[in-house]
Amino acid sequence: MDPVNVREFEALARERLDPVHYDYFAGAAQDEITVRANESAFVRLALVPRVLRGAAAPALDVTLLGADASMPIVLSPTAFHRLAHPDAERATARAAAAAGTIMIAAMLSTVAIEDIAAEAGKVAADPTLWFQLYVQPDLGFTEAIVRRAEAAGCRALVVTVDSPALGRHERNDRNAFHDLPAGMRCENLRELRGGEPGSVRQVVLSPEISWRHLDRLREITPLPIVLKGALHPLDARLAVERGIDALLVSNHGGRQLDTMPATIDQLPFVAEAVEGRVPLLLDGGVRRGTDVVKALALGARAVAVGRPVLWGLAADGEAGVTRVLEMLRAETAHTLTLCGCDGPSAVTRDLVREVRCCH
Ligand SMILES: Cc1cc2nc3c(=O)[nH]c(=O)nc-3n(C[C@H](O)[C@H](O)[C@H](O)COP(=O)(O)O)c2cc1C
Ligand SMILES: O=C(O)C(=O)c1ccccc1
Repeated sequence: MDPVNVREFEALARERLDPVHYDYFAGAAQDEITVRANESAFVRLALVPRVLRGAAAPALDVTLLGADASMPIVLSPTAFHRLAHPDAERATARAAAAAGTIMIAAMLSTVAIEDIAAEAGKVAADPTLWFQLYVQPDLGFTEAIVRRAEAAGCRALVVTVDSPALGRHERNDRNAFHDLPAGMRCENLRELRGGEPGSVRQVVLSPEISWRHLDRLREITPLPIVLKGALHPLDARLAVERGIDALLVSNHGGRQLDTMPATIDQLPFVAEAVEGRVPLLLDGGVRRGTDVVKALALGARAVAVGRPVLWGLAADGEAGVTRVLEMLRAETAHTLTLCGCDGPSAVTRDLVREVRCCH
């Protein structure tokens, strides 16, 4: 049976995936408290709609760092799409470009960034790709990969800062899953020195990465910089002071520090700290159009989705990703209509209220 919502896509993906790879995608750090919190926090927020506003049918498009997106939903960077489907990031890139939205391509992709960009270019005249970076202590490599992303046409750098060490995933430990299967590589890592070219083991997640590295990035590239994974309001403020262009409020889908707050619970604190000076995006647990509208109400310009895209990809390649994106688009439009809003910018803080109940 065809899935009718994102959760049913997860069930289908689970049937189709090697259980070890399903665990890699679904899993999170330690007790997996944060990954569960991301979804359950949305349940504790109620939407309080306005009525009789005579609103026009909603238009969903938004502008993000100068790029137009057809809806306030973009694709979070996720590693290793080839584990989900042989078409891998090529399929994801086509689906995102055809949907008119932004794909944040992961540095740890199993298709090279140049090939991802070429694929997106086949289905849209002007697709928007952003490139996610783990700053490497090998600054020569970091600069080289930034140049590759620029040359491939990426329009922003999304620098992930929640990973001074790799999160401990007990599912992966139990399954002894610590590397890509033979024949799959991280195609962007070919130039990284040390170890086998393209092996994920070459990637260094280092606690020594600091604001100085961000300053250096600022010097070497004209691309806008999005900070992904700063949750503390003091860091959000520092980011604005340092000239960061946008924040992606994220706890890495619960895969790094377990017991971080749900992103939707933390968003108001980050929004208060940045005072509207930079746009905010949010990811973590977005599974419904109602979740999208709640995030907009609490201060996000747009949301990003990680696992839902992987479920679509695993279930049915490009067509599956397309279905997932279109479901979320339709649900968001429907939710806006039911809230009396004619678009994302009409969503105000007062439409959301915290409730005690648990459904
Ligand atoms: C399988 C998987 C791989 C991921 N790989 C990366 C990555 O390489 N870089 C990164 O910044 N975030 C990565 N993330 C985190 C996502 O960008 C995103 O923050 C998270 O998945 C959002 O939560 P959601 O899955 O509930 O939508 C990954 C997440 C998953 C599930
Ligand atoms: O799985 C992840 O979430 C991720 O970001 C990652 C980080 C290092 C190696 C492989 C994946």
